[in-house]
Amino acid sequence: MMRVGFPPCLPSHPVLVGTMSPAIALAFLPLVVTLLVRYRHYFRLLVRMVLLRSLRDCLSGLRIEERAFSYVLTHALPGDPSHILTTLDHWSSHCEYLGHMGPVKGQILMRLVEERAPASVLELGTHCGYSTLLIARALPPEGRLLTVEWDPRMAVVAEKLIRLAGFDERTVELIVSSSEEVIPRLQTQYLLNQADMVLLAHRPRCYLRDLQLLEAHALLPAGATVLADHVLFPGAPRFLQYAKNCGRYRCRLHHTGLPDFPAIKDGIAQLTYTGPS
Ligand SMILES: C[S@@+](CC[C@H](N)C(=O)[O-])C[C@H]1O[C@@H](n2cnc3c(N)ncnc32)[C@H](O)[C@@H]1O
Repeated sequence: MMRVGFPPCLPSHPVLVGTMSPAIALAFLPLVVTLLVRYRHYFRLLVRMVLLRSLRDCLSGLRIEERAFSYVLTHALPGDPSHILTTLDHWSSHCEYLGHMGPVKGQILMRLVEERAPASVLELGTHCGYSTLLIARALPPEGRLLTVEWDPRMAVVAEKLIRLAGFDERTVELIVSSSEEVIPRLQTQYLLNQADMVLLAHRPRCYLRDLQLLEAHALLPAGATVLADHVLFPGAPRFLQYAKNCGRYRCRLHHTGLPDFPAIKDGIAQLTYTGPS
């Protein structure tokens, strides 16, 4: 004889389950509310930087950097890097969050470039060219900037932005490659003997590897300045630990927040290379 019963995976007491779920949910409510309040800035960042961006990418068939460049083309003054930078800042604050360096960190970067007056600068991680314009604008006469971007589609936008701002290839050269491939070829292929200043802005988790590559290829003269963005958010703990403990750098941290999210703490590390120990 066949016995009919509940399959083991189905609840045998549906009424009990129906009354338990809201009770459990209610018990978790204070925790969920606390988390939402505490991490609200991170949720907003996630929504603006990931969810809304992906939706707009799908709808427009363009990337955010390409949409930003279209806006710059129609709203900024060609040949005026400052106006192009403020146009990008405005677009990022009022239209779509670009995730660029932004004006507060930008001020720190520009001040350091003006103070150090480096003859040669290497930037890793061009993105759409925002920090590239900041550096190029503050370079001394005859100064040279090499900027490296591994994403070819991003590099097309950056190249157009750099040229729109009025910088020629002698002043700003964009290299489309990954940092780890290009660093060993800088001296031979790009005739960059040494870099007086380096901006690490590509991937915090690659900072340590690339700093050690620069050291290994003798690309840093004594006194060179190495700047590293996003060392606190998302963070580069191994890089910071190495810079502080290896005995070859004097370190300083500039505390800032993210553009439009000042409550999310971040920082730019400033290292001064004291030479091989
Ligand atoms: C956070 S964005 C840089 C921000 C930018 N400098 C600005 O103007 O604010 C990082 C960029 O680095 C690029 N990138 C990441 N890893 C890289 C690597 N190993 N070599 C070269 N570019 C890299 C990414 O494609 C991205 O465009």
